[in-house]
Amino acid sequence: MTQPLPAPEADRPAVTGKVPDDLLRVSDLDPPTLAELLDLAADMKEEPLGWERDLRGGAIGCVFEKPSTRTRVSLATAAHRLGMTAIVLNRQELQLGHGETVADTARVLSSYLDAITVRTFDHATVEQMADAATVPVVNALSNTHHPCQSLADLLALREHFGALAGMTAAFIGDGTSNTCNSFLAACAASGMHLTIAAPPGYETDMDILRKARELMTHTGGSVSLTTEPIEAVGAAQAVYAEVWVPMDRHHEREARTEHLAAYRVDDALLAHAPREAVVMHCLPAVRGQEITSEVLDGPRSLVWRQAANRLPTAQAALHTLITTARRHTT
Ligand SMILES: NC(=O)NCCC[C@H](N)C(=O)O
Repeated sequence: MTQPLPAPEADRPAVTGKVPDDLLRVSDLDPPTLAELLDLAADMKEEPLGWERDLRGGAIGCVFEKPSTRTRVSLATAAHRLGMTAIVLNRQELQLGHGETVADTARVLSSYLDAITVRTFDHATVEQMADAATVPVVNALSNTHHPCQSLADLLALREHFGALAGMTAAFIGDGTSNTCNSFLAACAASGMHLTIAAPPGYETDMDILRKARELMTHTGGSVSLTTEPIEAVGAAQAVYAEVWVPMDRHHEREARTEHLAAYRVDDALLAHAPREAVVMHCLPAVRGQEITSEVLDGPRSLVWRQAANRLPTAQAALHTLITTARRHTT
């Protein structure tokens, strides 16, 4: 039996808000545009195919200086579903790894590609890439920001709870992490109330906090800080566990494991959370360290949905950024 053809994009919803040139951090999206992007991602999740008319024949580059499972595969699959190809470029395979500047690389890649996605260490590298590129640059994770993850997190929360505004969440552990910084910005844009429980030395950057608080005065959200995980989860509808050792900090493994030992999300901690609380994690998880297997695989886990939502949110972000950029250049 032949399947009915999906509706052409002209009849489909699109993001009409203020679309940024690049997606380097969550705050590049103003709150209404972020909400529209989530709407589009929800549509793409329900009907993933039939969006390739505008971008068929295009290509994205995935410049990856760190390992990646979810981000690389979701971006590449999203590109494929939009009729594009994805070229994965590891640092050592590029002249970038042998002395060519980030700016020169960006300039040249822009003449072949419709978007450049970058996973790197210093956030300044993503900024340099975006400054020199003439196509959209998407931050596929830097040491300070992970916007692609936050889009998937918000979609998962919205699907589960229905609405984001007024929701309460707790982030447990490393308050300096890229995931924490971006989740904070996502909560700020969505009018959510976040408590970050981090040990001394792992506190969220004051400037990132200040910007989130500023936005929260408009969206109605709030952020508070504590060193006590039990206090943080007390009213939390979502409890976010974070890796103790990020992928570029293996040399700090021993110290981090010691400092963050009291920041494990397990059944004992969740006994202090509301009955409805769900558990989040960006993955990869170290089972038995920052989260137990019982929790990760248990009925409160939203983790697999977060991971699955990387695909439709990547699809929505790429489609929106690239089609907007093309409109601006024609
Ligand atoms: N979902 C992901 O993209 N996970 C990558 C690991 C994130 C973690 N915060 C890290 O930087 O190592």
